[in-house]
Amino acid sequence: MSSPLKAKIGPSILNADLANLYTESQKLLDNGADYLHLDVMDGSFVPNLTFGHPMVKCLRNNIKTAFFETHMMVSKPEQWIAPMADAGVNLYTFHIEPVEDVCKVCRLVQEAGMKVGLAIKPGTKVEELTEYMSIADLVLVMTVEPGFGGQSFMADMMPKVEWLRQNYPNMDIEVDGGVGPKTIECCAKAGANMIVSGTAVVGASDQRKVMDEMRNVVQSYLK
Ligand SMILES: O=C(CO)[C@@H](O)[C@H](O)COP(=O)(O)O
Ligand SMILES: [Fe+2]
Repeated sequence: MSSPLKAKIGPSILNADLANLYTESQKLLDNGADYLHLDVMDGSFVPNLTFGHPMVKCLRNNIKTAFFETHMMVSKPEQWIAPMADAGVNLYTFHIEPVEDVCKVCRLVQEAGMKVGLAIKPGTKVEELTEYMSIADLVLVMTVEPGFGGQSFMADMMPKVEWLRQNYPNMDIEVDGGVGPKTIECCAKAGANMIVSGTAVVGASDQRKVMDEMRNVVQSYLK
């Protein structure tokens, strides 16, 4: 039987011109982005600050149908569930590291009408996700230290992706950080099917070509 999973490319707009967020986002969607990956940072969980639900809501008011993922790099993910649901977020991905009761937060996210993603930093063991796999809709393996776009891809995170794919063949597995045409094969081979890519896509002269190329590589590894 063929895999029920789909290869999807979700550009991160972190390094885009945020003064023109709508135009930049619409351009990515027009060029074939499967979803938008919105990096929310609180200056506490990570040493950087981006934007929150008011901006996501404004974007949603202008972009009605695209699938929005918020990557919540925040110390208190439970605090932003209701406002992000209200802002029209589809997938709420949060880091397990600062959270005491991960299952409870997952439940609250799903009760608010969003899908839930669980993210781990490079220093977190992948086995720590095990007890939450039955409740999660997606898992995100960070391939850079969260906080900034444009960093170098950490190939030594691939064993985590391999382990997840072997044990959870039908789970959506996302990678994020330093992913582009040069590193996509490595991610695809390990078993990732949801690909976040910032600098490599946003800065490309032909965004469609870059996203098509990466999607094709990922699709070729999905059995
Ligand atoms: O979450 C993060 C960084 O913390 C990412 O989403 C990056 O912002 C992706 O950008 P590139 O590494 O692809 O430039
Ligand atoms: Fe991200």
